Amino acid sequence: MSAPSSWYQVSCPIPAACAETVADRLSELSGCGVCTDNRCVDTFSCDDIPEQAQVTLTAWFAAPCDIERYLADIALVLREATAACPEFVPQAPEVSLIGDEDWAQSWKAHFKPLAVGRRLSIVPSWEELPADPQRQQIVLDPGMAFGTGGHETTRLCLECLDSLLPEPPQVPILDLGTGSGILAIAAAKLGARSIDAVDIDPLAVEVAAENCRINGVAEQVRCSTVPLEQLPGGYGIILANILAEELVRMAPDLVSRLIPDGSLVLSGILAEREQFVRDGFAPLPLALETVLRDGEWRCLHYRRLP
Ligand SMILES: C[S@@+](CC[C@H](N)C(=O)[O-])C[C@H]1O[C@@H](n2cnc3c(N)ncnc32)[C@H](O)[C@@H]1O
Repeated sequence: MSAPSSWYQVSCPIPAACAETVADRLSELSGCGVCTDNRCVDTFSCDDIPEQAQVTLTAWFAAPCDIERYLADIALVLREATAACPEFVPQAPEVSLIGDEDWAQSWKAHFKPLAVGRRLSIVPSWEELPADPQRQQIVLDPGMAFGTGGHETTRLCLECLDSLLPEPPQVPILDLGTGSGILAIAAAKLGARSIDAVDIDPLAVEVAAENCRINGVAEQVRCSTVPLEQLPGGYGIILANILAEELVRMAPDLVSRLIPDGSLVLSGILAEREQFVRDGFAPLPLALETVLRDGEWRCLHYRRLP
């Protein structure tokens, strides 16, 4: 069966208190997925996600279908929700028909070629950029994985990496939380010969592996879901653009995998979480070399003491 090329998008406001139950019911009806929005999740700190009294649930239904029948079922689900949330007055959902080309085009419109640091350019796989002898091109299709280079946290890592690799390093590099593979690919393009690119998300690992292949660096980069605790260590550079809480949780494991004088680059840190991360790494044998800043984001570069 071929994949649908258009969907009905149905959105309805719901009290947060009954959102989970209603989302489960919509999910059963839709079969295509449900999303809870209204919450600011473009952040690396759970503390920043504001609690809200009301959220918007959006469900998708593959077209063509009997959308009127689905809307009647949804009305029933919403009426049932008033039993648990008596103050809730159900409203008619908003319905729109969207095509897959709308999806693709709308986010592709935001991903444009980008120069980063002194020696790198990031180029979407559907664009062409004339070759620049000063810059290595990273060709990317991030798919569903994080990492177009557009986010400050990625750019700060790339800039730091650029400054750390004036010459090709002799020791391996670890890209922990590789997402689209962007940092691992950059390291390879800047001359690194051995890079472990790992992610807990198997889909991200697939995307990263494909991006490595497109960029001709598949031989240098090993993409996997191997957890940090099982990696052998001996890294000259570790790059980790992950949540502040997760960085602190992994601090001892990260540092034990660095060689003496090796560099630890921590990104994904909101300014207000910088001290939390610094406190978490303070007991470990590290010297803080640089704090890179971009807007509300911070990237910490530590060096491992002997
Ligand atoms: C913010 S993205 C960074 C992607 C890319 N490295 C970049 O800089 O743009 C964080 C990635 O880390 C992964 N991740 C989160 N916790 C992890 C962990 N404990 N070990 C490995 N990967 C993890 C997520 O699945 C996600 O792909």
